[in-house]
Amino acid sequence: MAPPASRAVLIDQCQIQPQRRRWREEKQTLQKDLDHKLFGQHLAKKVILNALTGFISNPKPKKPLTLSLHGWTGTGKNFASKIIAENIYEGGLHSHYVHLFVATLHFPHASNLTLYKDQLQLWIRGNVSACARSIFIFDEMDKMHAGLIDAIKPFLDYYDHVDGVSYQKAIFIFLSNAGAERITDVALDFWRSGRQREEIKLGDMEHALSVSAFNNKNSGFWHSSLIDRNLIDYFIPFLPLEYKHLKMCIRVEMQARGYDVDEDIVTRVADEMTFFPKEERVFSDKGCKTVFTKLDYYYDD
Ligand SMILES: Nc1ncnc2c1ncn2[C@@H]1O[C@H](COP(=O)(O)OP(=O)(O)OP(=O)(O)O)[C@@H](O)[C@H]1O
Repeated sequence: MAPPASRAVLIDQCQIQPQRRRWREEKQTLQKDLDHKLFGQHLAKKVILNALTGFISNPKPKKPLTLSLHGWTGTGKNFASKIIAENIYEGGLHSHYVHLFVATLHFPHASNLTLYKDQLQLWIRGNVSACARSIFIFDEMDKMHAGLIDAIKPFLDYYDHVDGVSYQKAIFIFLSNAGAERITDVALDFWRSGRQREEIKLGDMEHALSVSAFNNKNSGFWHSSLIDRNLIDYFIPFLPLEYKHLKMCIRVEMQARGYDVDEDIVTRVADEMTFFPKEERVFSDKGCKTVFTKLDYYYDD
């Protein structure tokens, strides 16, 4: 991992506390982005918007904002964190102040745990020293060694300072498939009882989610002190996507490539995707993933 960029560059553009008016505008942009770009995730949209706007407009937060996004593959967890990053910093995920870690890429060998812990703590400390409102995104948390997750804990707790650095304005976003089964069970229950997915409330999910992530032996969160110390502010469920959402993803991709939307191709690509459970075939096995490569087949120019 490269060392944090020089102090002078980071401080100049770092958004310690955006002006109130500026943030009101940014809140509207964030809401518009979430409403127009993120499909089928009414709970995630609401929680992300309220959590972020509340946190950023608070001049004295007691602790960093910690969001844990859970759900099936291809449902928009990475996509949502990209939207968040783009609404806080120019350049989004490429900004100096946004740091993305992928467990299997950055921390692949359990035998190097001590080295990873030292590096990660140094990296977080260095970047927050340079910019208090740094954003750290951890993808594949369910594959992250529990010891490494606990190494992050001091930064997430209710401390004014840790070794002279305050982490209270930082934002930590954890992405994980842990709890996806539980989320799907709830979504399927609603579907089977003829209720709209938009009727699902956070209360139907959150406790079960934290418990299932905490108790899932395969999850990096398993018995992690992040959960039992209540250091995670929001567990945000991403619901499995349906056929209609895939079509929305395909249309967006067609437009992104400069093509007119051809509903015949939209239907053909969506029909190539596989769905579960076997009987009802309600939810996409891969979410919106792979629809883009399938589209290549129809546009071979
Ligand atoms: N809910 C959604 N609304 C709009 N586009 C979506 C949605 N979910 C996925 N996509 C599209 O599919 C791409 C891949 O999704 P993304 O990487 O966010 O999935 P994920 O939930 O992070 O999956 P994984 O758990 O496998 O990492 C996104 O970049 C986006 O283009």
